[in-house]
Amino acid sequence: MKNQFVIGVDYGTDSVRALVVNTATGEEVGTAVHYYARWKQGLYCDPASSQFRQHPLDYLEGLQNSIAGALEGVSDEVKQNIVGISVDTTGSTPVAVDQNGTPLALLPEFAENPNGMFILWKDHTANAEAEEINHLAHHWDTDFTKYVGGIYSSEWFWAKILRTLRVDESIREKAYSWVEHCDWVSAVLTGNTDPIAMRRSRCAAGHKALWHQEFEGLPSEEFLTKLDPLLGGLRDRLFSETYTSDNSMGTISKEWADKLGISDKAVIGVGAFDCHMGAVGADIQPYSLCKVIGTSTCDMLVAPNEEIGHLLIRGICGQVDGSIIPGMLGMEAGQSAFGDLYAWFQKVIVGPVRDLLGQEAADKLSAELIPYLSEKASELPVKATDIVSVDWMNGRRTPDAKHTLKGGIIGLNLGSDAVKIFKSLVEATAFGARAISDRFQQEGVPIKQVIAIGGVAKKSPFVMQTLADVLNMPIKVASSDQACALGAAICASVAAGVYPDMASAQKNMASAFDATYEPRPEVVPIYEALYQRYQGIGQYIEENI
Ligand SMILES: Nc1ncnc2c1ncn2[C@@H]1O[C@H](COP(=O)(O)OP(=O)(O)O)[C@@H](O)[C@H]1O
Ligand SMILES: O=C(CO)[C@H](O)[C@H](O)COP(=O)(O)O
Repeated sequence: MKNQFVIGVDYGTDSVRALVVNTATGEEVGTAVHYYARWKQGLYCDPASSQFRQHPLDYLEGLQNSIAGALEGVSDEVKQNIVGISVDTTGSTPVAVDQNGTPLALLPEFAENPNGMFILWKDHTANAEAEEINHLAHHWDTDFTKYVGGIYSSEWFWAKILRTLRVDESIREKAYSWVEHCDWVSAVLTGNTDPIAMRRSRCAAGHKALWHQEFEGLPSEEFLTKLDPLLGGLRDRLFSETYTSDNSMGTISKEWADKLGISDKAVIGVGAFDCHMGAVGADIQPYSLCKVIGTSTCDMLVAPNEEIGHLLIRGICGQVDGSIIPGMLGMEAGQSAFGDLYAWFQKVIVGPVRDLLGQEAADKLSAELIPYLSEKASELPVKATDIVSVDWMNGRRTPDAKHTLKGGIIGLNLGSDAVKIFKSLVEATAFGARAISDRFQQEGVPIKQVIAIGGVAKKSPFVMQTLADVLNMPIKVASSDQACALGAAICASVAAGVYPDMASAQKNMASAFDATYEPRPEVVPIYEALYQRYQGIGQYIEENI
C-alpha cells in the first residue's frame, strides 16, 4: 500500500505552523512557520484596554505560506498522497461574517475596522458583558454555565458578540452570523463558508458558546433576548449541531488544491482549539493532565463519560463530551498568562534600553534576557521568605474565571534584583498551575500523570523543574516541537478514514516523550509554604484591589 500523508495546521497567538506527517509512522516530513504580518506590527490592538484583534488576511496569508512552506522540501509523491488536512486555532476567537461567511474585515468598508476582525482569545474588552451573562444565567431556570465551570468568561463567544454588537452599529447592521477561527479556516479550505452549512466544532461550541446536548444546542432564544434584544434571531443563524474532530468538514476545493499543489481529493477535517488537538498529539490518556504551556496555558484532561460525566466541575473552562477525544469527556482549564508574564518582565526591562541605547542593543538584550535570568534564578536557593508574586497580570482564567483581577509582586526590599523578581514570577506561574490541579482533584477528578507540551515546556528546564517541584508531581515533556500541529494531523488521518478512530491513530502517530522532571524532595515543603503565601496574597488582591 502507498504511504499516505496528512497536514496539521496549528494557528497560535503569534504565528501559524503547518506539519506534513506520514500517517503510518507519525514521521514529520515537512514543516514551516508563518508570523502574522499585521499582528507583528501591533495593528488593531490596544493592550491598555485589553483589545486584541487579528485581521483575516493574516490568517489567509498564513494558511497559504505555512502549508506551501511545509511542502517545499517534500517529494511530488508525498504531495500527491496528502489525504487530509485539519486545522486547530486559538479560541474563543470569533468573527462577524456576512451571509457568505466572509469575515467583515475582508469587505472593503470594514477593512480597517477592528470590530470586523477576529477577536482574539486574550481580548478582555467584554468583561462587563461576561458579568451580565453570569448574572442572568445564575438567575435563570437552566443555568447555562453549568458545563463551563459555572462562570462565563470575557474570553468567550457570547460576551464578545454582545460587546461588539453594542459598540458598533455598522457591524450590527452587516453581521449575519458569527464564526470561530477554527471553523472558518477549515471551511475556507473546502471552498464553502456558508455559516449555516458549515460544520461547527464541538470543542469550540461546547467550551465557549454554551452549546450542550441537554440544552438542545445553544442557550434558548428567550435567554439570549433577555440578555439583550440585540441578540434576537442570531441563534437561528448560528448552529444547533456540532461535530467532533474525527469528522470531515468536506473535501478541499479545487482552488486550494491547485494553490497548494496537492490532490483535490484531500479531506478537510472539522477544526478544534489548539490545546485540544495538542493533547491528542501528546497522546493524552484518561486522567493524564496535559499542560499546553506557552503564552498562556491550557490544562487538558480526558475521562470516560460514565466515570466523570455526572460531576459538574466548578471553576474550569468546561467539560464537553468529545471535545478532545470523541466518546470521552474533555475538560479544559488554564492560565491567561504564563510565558506572557516573562514576556511582560522582559518588556519592562528592555523598553528603556530601546529608548536610551537603541534598537540594536534592545534586540540583543531581548534575545538573551530570559535564558540569562533563568540560569541565574536556578542558582538561587528556595526560601520560604522569598518574594511572592501572583500571576494574574492578564486576569485569572481558572480556577474561577475573573479577568478583572490584577497581578502582584510582594516582599521586595532594596536587595530585590531582576533575577529574584524573575524567579518569583516563574514560581507564580507554577502556583497558578497548582491551583488548577488542586481544583480538579478537589472536584473529584484524579490526576494520574502530568504531561507537557508548548514552547515553554520545550525551552525552559528551569520553569519545568519549578513546576514539578510546586506540583510535587513528575512532568513528562513530549518530544515533538509541534504537538498541536501533530494532533491536528492525527485528527486529519481519522477524518480522512486512514484510521477508524483516534486511539488507533494516536498509537501510530502521537509524540513520544523526551524528558521527565522529577520533584526535588528538599524544596517541595518550602514551595508548599510559599504556595500558602501566594494564596493569602491572592485573596487580598481579590478582596481589595
Ligand atoms: N527560554 C524561555 N524560558 C521561558 N519562557 C520562554 C522562553 N522563551 C520564550 N518563552 C515564552 O514562551 C512564550 C511563547 O510560547 P509558544 O508556545 O512558543 O507560543 P504560543 O503560546 O503563542 O503558541 C512567550 O510567552 C515567551 O515569554
Ligand atoms: O484559550 C485557549 C484555548 O481554549 C488558548 O489559551 C488560546 O488558544 C491561546 O493559546 P496559546 O497560549 O498557545 O497562544
